[in-house]
Amino acid sequence: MKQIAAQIRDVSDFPKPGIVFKDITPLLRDPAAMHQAIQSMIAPFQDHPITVVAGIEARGFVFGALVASQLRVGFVPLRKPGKLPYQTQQIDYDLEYGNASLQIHRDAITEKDRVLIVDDVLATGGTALASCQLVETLGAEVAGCSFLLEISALQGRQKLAAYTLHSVLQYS
Ligand SMILES: O=P(O)(O)OC[C@H]1O[C@H](OP(=O)(O)OP(=O)(O)O)[C@H](O)[C@@H]1O
Ligand SMILES: Nc1ncnc2[nH]cnc12
Repeated sequence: MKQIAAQIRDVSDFPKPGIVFKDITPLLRDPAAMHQAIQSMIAPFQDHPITVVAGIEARGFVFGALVASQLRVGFVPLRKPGKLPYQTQQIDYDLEYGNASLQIHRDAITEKDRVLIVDDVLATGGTALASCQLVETLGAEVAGCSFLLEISALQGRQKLAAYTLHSVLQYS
């Protein structure tokens, strides 16, 4: 864990004053630490019957695609509006520093799927909750959510009490 944590840096006042941004780009540059990070993200879900991973734009794409590859399942992108070309389903939600929307292709997931939601950061939990609800509107079951890191003080975990959550690193 120390090797992973050493590659995440705090950047103050980004993207707005008062926010301490957890910058994961040094971790992406370190293959050994990334390997550890992905193994740690999938560890509790190894024996779950997951059929697909859904990753949240943009940083969740990097972690989600690697998690999907390790679990030998497919990957579905949850994207910001206007990026997906086919028929989409949309959900609107609040962020730590603003508000946002996510879209999914309507045919990307079916009611037979058990979905693992993957992202880099769990902060207020708004993004992850919206992602779970978006997947559920297509009839699928959320098997769990896996994050690289959790900012515990923002209490995202409470918002997601109905779901199985895992984070590799916890920050106050
Ligand atoms: O728990 P929450 O308060 O909802 O915040 C967590 C979300 O915020 C960040 O994404 P951001 O919207 O900054 O997008 P990015 O990955 O494109 O930088 C992060 O990657 C999560 O998706
Ligand atoms: N403080 C933070 N650092 C990085 N990503 C975030 N997403 C929401 N809050 C964040």
